[in-house]
Amino acid sequence: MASLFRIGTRGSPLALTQAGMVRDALSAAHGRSADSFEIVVIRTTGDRVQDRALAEIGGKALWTKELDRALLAGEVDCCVHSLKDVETIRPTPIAIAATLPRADVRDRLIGAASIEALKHGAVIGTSSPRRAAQLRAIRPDLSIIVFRGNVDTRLAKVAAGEADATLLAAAGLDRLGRGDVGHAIPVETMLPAPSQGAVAVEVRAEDAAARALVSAIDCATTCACVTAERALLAELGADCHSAVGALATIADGELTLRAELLAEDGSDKVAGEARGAVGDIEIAPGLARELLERAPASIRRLFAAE
Ligand SMILES: NCc1[nH]cc(CCC(=O)O)c1CC(=O)O
Repeated sequence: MASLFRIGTRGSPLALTQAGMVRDALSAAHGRSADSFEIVVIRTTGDRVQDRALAEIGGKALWTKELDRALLAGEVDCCVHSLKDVETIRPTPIAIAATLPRADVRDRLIGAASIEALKHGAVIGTSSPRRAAQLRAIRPDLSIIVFRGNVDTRLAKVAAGEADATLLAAAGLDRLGRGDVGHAIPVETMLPAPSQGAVAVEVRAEDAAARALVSAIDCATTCACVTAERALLAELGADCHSAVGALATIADGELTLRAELLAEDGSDKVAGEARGAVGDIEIAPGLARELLERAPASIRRLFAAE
């Protein structure tokens, strides 16, 4: 395949960085020059609407819809996404062909050295139901305000005093060269969003050539972990309103999946974990059902599966 390979992406600085990572990985894997790949920026509804919480205005499809359309129309050969922003159930003609090696999965707190160090009643800017609920489970005195916009916008809002602190994914900060910003929160304190830190490349399912080209850069370990985390979400019937943390890790050939569901205000929480062989597809839905069974009504009512 000697022709130009077009890589679709959103236009935010983080999205462009991630698309560049995919281009560099493809060019290295196939010994092709970087200019045999073209990065094509596609504007999404999510990029235009910056002032309301994602959950309020239509959910994750705001980011994917226009990229899906461009992919299916043949305007691009693949699309690069932060996997945590991609809906659990994808249109059948679209397939994930690769996930890059996962970055730091943790959240970082910007504005204080730790959650305990936040002053009483501190105002935290976030639009993530998970981060809001996890914070309030630990510190019910905190108030949460809606924060959107790209990483730099959010950092600028904290610097300007619009909030005392915010939380951002370490992966995004690191990729933007802001590894020095904020303090990492241990996953034992804040379980990350399912797929946090993972970049995925989607292709048209029927495009065998694109699939073969892109699959060369797939990280099998990352793929196994995010597949389990996304299978948990699918079984839960979770959407972007649900406060769900999930993290799969692999050690000695065994996969451990940890997950937690929280009430919106953090007043209730149910957590658990499951272990099994890598590729055992029953672990994740099994854990999802167990958590829903154990969950109080305040949590269970937030999930479509019930
Ligand atoms: N929802 C926005 C989003 N999507 C992916 C990342 C960071 C990169 C990643 O998690 O892979 C971010 C920013 C953030 O949550 O701080």
